[in-house]
Amino acid sequence: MTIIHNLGFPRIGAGRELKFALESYWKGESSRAALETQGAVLRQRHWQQQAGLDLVPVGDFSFYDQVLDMSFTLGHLPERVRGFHGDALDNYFRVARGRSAASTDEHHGCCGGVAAGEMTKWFDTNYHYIVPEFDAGTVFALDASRLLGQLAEARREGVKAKPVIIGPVTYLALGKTRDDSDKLALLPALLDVYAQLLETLAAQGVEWVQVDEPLLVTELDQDWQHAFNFAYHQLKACRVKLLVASYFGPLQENRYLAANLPVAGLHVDATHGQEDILSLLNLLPDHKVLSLGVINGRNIWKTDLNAVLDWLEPVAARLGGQLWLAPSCSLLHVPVDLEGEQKLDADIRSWLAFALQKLDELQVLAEALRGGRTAVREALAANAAALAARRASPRVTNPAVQAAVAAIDAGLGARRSSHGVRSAAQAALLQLPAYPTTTIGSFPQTAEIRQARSAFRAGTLAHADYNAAMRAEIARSVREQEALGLDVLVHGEAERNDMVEYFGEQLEGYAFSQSGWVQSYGSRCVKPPILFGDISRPRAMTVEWIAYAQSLTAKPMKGMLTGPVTILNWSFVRDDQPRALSCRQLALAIRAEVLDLERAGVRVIQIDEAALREGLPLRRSEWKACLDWAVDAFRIAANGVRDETQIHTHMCYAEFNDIIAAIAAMDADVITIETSRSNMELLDAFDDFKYPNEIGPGVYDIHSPNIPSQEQIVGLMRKAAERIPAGRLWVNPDCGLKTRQWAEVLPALGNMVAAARTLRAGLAA
Ligand SMILES: Nc1nc2c(c(=O)[nH]1)N[C@@H](CNc1ccc(C(=O)N[C@@H](CCC(=O)N[C@@H](CCC(=O)N[C@@H](CCC(=O)O)C(=O)O)C(=O)O)C(=O)O)cc1)CN2
Ligand code: MET
Ligand SMILES: [Zn+2]
Repeated sequence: MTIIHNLGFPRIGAGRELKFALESYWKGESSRAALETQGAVLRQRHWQQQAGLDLVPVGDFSFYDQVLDMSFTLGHLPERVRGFHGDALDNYFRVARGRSAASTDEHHGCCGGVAAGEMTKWFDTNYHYIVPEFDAGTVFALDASRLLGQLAEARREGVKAKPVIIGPVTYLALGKTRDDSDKLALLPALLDVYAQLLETLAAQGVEWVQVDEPLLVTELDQDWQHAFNFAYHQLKACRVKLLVASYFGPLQENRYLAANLPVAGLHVDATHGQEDILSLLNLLPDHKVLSLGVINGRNIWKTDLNAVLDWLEPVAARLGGQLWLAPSCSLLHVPVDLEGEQKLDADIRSWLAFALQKLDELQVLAEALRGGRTAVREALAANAAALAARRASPRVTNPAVQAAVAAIDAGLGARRSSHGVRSAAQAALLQLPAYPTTTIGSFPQTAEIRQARSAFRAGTLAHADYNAAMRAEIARSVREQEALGLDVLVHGEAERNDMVEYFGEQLEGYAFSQSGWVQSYGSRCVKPPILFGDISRPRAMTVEWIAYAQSLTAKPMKGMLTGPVTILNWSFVRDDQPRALSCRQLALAIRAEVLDLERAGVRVIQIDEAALREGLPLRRSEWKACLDWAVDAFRIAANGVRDETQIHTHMCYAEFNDIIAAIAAMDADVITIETSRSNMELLDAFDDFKYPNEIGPGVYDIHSPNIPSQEQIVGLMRKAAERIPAGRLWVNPDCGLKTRQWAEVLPALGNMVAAARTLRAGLAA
C-alpha cells in the first residue's frame, strides 16, 4: 500500500489569521494567550484538512520562521538575547524582529535595544528565514518543548503525526559565521543535540521523523558530502526512523550520496523529469522507503495525473510498500484553498490547484495505484479534460506577442552611447549635486492607504475618490521629500498593493487571486499573480501617477517600474513554456512602459530587479545560461531610451561578487543596492574595473525601526568612497520604506540628507 504524506502545510491561515493575530499581539492589543490560542486553532484546522493522509506533518507550524524555531530547539540563540528574563516567546520575537531601545508599543518593551537576526532567502523561493549565527564558541542545548507540545496536541487530535525538523547539515549550511571559524567544526556538537532530540521523540513513541535536507539539491564539495555521511552515521543509533527530505530540485550528482545515507527513507522532488528518479531506483538499498514528490509544491497548476501515472505505475510495481507519495516540497509556498476564489475566471480556475487541491490530487494518485485507474476514472477524466482545455485555450496564446518576441534582435537591448557619453548628457540635464540623495521607491503603506484600497475593491469607495486619496498620498510624499531636501524624488508607490502584483493586474496574460496569500516573512505575505498566457500591455500602467507626481515638483521624479526578471520570479509562472520566453514577453511590455514614461517627460526611470540574483538556479553550473537571458530581458526593457534619460535599477540582499559581470552588462546608469548591514563590504565586488557606472550603496537597514545617525551615514559613505570614486556615489537607504512608519522615515532621511551635505562639504574643502 502506497503511503501518502505531506511535508508541510501553509501556516498563515486561509484568511491570514496568523498575520492578524501576530500584528495585534506585537502592537500590544491582544494577549499572549490569544496568540497561542490562534496558533492552536490553525494547527487543529490544518491537521483536520490533512486527515486523509497516512502521515501528517507536525512541527511545521511556526509563529515566525521554521529556521528560527530550529535555532530555539537547538538552544542556539544569538549571544545578544541570551539571559533574557522575560517570556520565551517574546525573546523569540526579539530575535525575529529586533527591538528598538525606546520601544514602548510592545510587550515588555523594557530591556534595551536588540538587533534583529539577519534575514535571507530560503533557497530559490520568496520566503525569508532568520539566519543562524555561528562562531567558534557556539554551543547547543536541547529545548524540545515546542515540538513536544505540538506533538502532544496532535496526538490529542488523533493525528497520525510525523514530526518535521530541519536537518543538521542544512541547518549548518544556512547559518553564517561571524568570525573566521569553520562551521563544520561545530557538527559533532550539533549532532549530540540532534541525537538527544530524536531520542526524546522516540521516547514519545514516534515512528518516523522527517528531516529536511534541501541542501542535497545543491552542489556539494567534499567536505559537505562528508558532513552528510558523518551526520547520518552518527544518528544511525537513534530509535526513530528518519525520512531525509530533499526538495527544490533534482539530486543529480548527489544521488549516490543521498541513496546511501544510513536512514530508513529518502524523499526526492520528482517534478524534474523521470531520469533523476529512475537512476535513483538502481542505487537505493532494498529496505529503504522512497518518497516521491510528484505534485509540484511550487506552482498552482493542476498536475497531469495520467502523465504521472504513466511513469509511476511501473515504479510502484517495483517498489511495492517501499513507495510513498507526497508533494515535492512543503506547501508553504502555495496558497491554501482555491475554493475561496469566486472572482477568478472560471476557465482559468479550472486549471488550478492550491494546497488543499494538491492533497486531493495525491489521494487520486494513491487510489489509482492501489485499485487501478478505473477506481478513480471520473477524477482522472475530469483532470484530463481540464488540462486539455488549458492546452487548447485561445486565451493562452497571442500571435502578435509571439511575433514581437520573434522579432527581437540584439540591437533592441543596447543603449545608443556608452555610459561616459550618457552620464555627461544626464549631468547637464539633471544638474545634481555630488553625492545625490534619493530613496528606493516606496514610502509607508499606512493603514489608511490599505483601507482605502480595500474599500475601493469592496465597492464602497468610488473610483474617483480612491484616485483622489492616492493622489493626496503622493502629494504628501512629494512635500515631505522637498522639505527633507532630497535630490531625486519618488512618488512613493501608494497606489500599489505590491510591486509585482500591481503590474500583474494590469497586464494581459495574468490572472490574480482574491486571497491567494503566501508567506514572505514573519507576518508579511504576498499574493503572487498567475502568469497563464502570452503577456501584453493593453495600456500604460504607471504614467498618469508619475506624471502627476512630476507635476508637483521641479526636482527630477523617478519613474518606478518592476523589471521583467523580478516580475517573473515573484509570479506563479507558466509550466507550458520556458521561463526565458515568458521573461522576454514581460521585457517587451516593460519596455513599452519605459518609452511611454520617457515620452511623458520623465527624466529618471528606475527598474527594480530585486529578484535577479536570488532567482538564480540552486546549482552554480546553471547560472550562466540563466543570467544570459535574465540580463538580456533587462536590457530589452530598459535600454530603448535616449542618452539623457537616466536608468536606475535596484537589487536587495544580493551577494554580488559572483554576478558582477552580469550586473555590469545590464548597463543601468545607476544601481542602488543593500549594503548597510555588511558595512559596505559588499562594495568590494564593484571595484573600478568590474563596474564602471554609478552606485548607491544603501546607508541604512530599512528592516529595523532604528534611526541611523548622521555620523553613522557619513562613516559608511566614507568607507564606500575608499572603494568607489566619490563622483560615482549616490546616497540612499538599503531598500523601500513601505513597511516603516513616517515617524521613523522622516528623521532617518533627515539624517541622510544632512550626511550628504557633510560629504559634499568635504569634497569642496
Ligand atoms: N512580491 C513581493 N515579493 C517581495 C517583496 C515585495 O515587495 N513584493 N519584498 C521582499 C519581501 N518584503 C515584503 C515586504 C512587505 C510585504 C507586505 O507588506 N505585504 C502586505 C500585503 C501587501 C498587499 O498586497 N496589500 C494589499 C492588501 C492589503 C490588505 O490586506 N488589506 C486589508 C484591509 C486593510 C488593512 O486593514 O490592512 C483587506 O483587504 O482586508 C493592498 O495594499 O491592497 C502584508 O503582508 O500585509 C510583503 C513582502 C522580497 N519579496
Ligand atoms: N521600489 C520598491 C520599493 O521601494 C523596491 C523594493 S525591492 C524589494 O519598495
Ligand atoms: Zn529592495
